[in-house]
Amino acid sequence: MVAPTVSTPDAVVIGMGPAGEEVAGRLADAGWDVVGIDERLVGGECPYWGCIPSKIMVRAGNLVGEAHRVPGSAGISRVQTDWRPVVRHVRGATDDWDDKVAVDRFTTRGGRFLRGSARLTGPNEVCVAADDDSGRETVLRPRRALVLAAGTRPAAPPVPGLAGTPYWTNRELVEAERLPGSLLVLGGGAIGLELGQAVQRFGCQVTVVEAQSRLLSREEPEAAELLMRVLTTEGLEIHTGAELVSVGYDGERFTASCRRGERLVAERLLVSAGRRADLERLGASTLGVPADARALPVDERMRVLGAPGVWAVGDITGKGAFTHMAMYQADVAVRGILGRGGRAAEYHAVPRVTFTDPEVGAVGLTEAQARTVGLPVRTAVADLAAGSRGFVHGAGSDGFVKLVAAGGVLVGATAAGPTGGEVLGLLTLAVQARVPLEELRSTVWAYPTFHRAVGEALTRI
Ligand SMILES: Cc1cc2nc3c(=O)[nH]c(=O)nc-3n(C[C@H](O)[C@H](O)[C@H](O)COP(=O)(O)OP(=O)(O)OC[C@H]3O[C@@H](n4cnc5c(N)ncnc54)[C@H](O)[C@@H]3O)c2cc1C
Ligand SMILES: NC(=O)c1ccc[n+]([C@@H]2O[C@H](COP(=O)([O-])OP(=O)(O)OC[C@H]3O[C@@H](n4cnc5c(N)ncnc54)[C@H](O)[C@@H]3O)[C@@H](O)[C@H]2O)c1
Repeated sequence: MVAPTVSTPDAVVIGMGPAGEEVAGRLADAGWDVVGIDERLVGGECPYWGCIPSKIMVRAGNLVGEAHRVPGSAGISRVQTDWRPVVRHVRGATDDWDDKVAVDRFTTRGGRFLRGSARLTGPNEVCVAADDDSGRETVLRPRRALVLAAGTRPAAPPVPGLAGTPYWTNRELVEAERLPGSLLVLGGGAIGLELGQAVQRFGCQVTVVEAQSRLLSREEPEAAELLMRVLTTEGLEIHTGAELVSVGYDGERFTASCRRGERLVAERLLVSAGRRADLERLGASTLGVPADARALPVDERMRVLGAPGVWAVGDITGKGAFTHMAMYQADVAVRGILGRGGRAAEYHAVPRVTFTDPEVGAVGLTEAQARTVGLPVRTAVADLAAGSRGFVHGAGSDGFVKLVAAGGVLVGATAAGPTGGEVLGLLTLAVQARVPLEELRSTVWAYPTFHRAVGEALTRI
């Protein structure tokens, strides 16, 4: 057995996704001796299997969707789809899943990179197993900061039979060179709907199975109704409130049975049923984190509760699994670690965008969430298609703006539509800065824009 190498850098960062890479790079910029560790690729889920490749697919699907809107508005169109340019774009964007550029970006800032699987072996000790068969181990005892940014991985629900099948997660779908003829999507959340709609537009027959009574169950019910209508019109088969009781694979086809009796068959199965932090594998119990915790408990400065000298950032904190939250938290942590002060983390205006067509952008509380916390809620909805811009736009203008107000300010809002994610920008600012409703009502909204629906909704709230 080879004796482990022992090192005592200033800081150790476990996980080099958007959150960890930002923290490690900025501490290195500050002249610290930083070791960044990742068992996969520097950059994490977002650039290689998440945001970027999925949005490349969504963009390609949107081009196809838009081309189908030409008849009736601008003549005739004939679209012959081809998935190969999409595959090429994804491979180019990910450098064929090679992170050399990202590793160099970090090391040229002065950081040290270690590829391997890290595990906490004490309150301030990390053991890293090399990613080869050498059995080599490195023990790191950071002198000033330990940062946990190990993200999440796809969760497979405990459906009988599922574990034994060659199902796909977002990773296999993103890496696939060819689309299957049919795809069963388990989970009608962000991943399932974005990717499901994109591949359906390329001729893959998609069936979505969602356990909750509606799609995007954490967002407003109006968003679920809108997507249900648009996606089924595009040909997706959607089963909500569906409980799977078994999944099988015969070497060619997946078969899924629902308790209600539906029997669904497809060439491939995508599991997009949420993600989980693997705290046990990380050894989080050495920090006193309960075995059944789903996320690392942190304070408003991203310090892990009860673990002095340890910070956590990104998806692993359970505060919103989005790249923009990972970057936001990384900034709070870096300022704290370097003693630079500034504002602590706050979560009253977390924005999120589901990049379906129409996009569903939302910020802050939904109406149901606001009522649950006892706020005296007022709401208003304005339809996009009924407005001047919707009339001009014609096909593809489905959407709405919903405002949730309490105490004279907006506490939440949803902007769904062709540019829902962009309209969300002004709503995010209004919720973040607690702009008085009176101020918002006296704002002049440019004509004819989709965002004028915000002004219209404000007249009714
Ligand atoms: C299909 C898909 C689409 C998405 N689209 C969007 C989007 O449009 N917008 C958006 O904001 N967000 C999107 N997300 C979410 C976004 O990817 C994540 O929120 C973001 O990557 C989280 O960053 P992170 O640094 O916390 O974790 P990750 O990106 O998961 O990085 C964690 C890193 O830690 C490493 N690691 C884990 N455990 C260990 C260990 N024990 N030892 C060593 N290394 C370890 C992993 O290999 C990984 O590289 C999407 C996600 C998916 C899956
Ligand atoms: N545009 C974006 O920002 C974006 C895009 C993709 C992913 N993400 C992030 O990644 C996370 C993971 O995405 P996701 O879509 O896997 O998770 P999700 O939590 O958004 O949706 C998962 C869905 O699967 C359903 N589900 C769970 N178990 C099920 C079962 N046994 N049968 C049927 N349905 C079941 C859930 O009810 C839920 O609706 C998201 O929460 C989000 O934070 C963000």
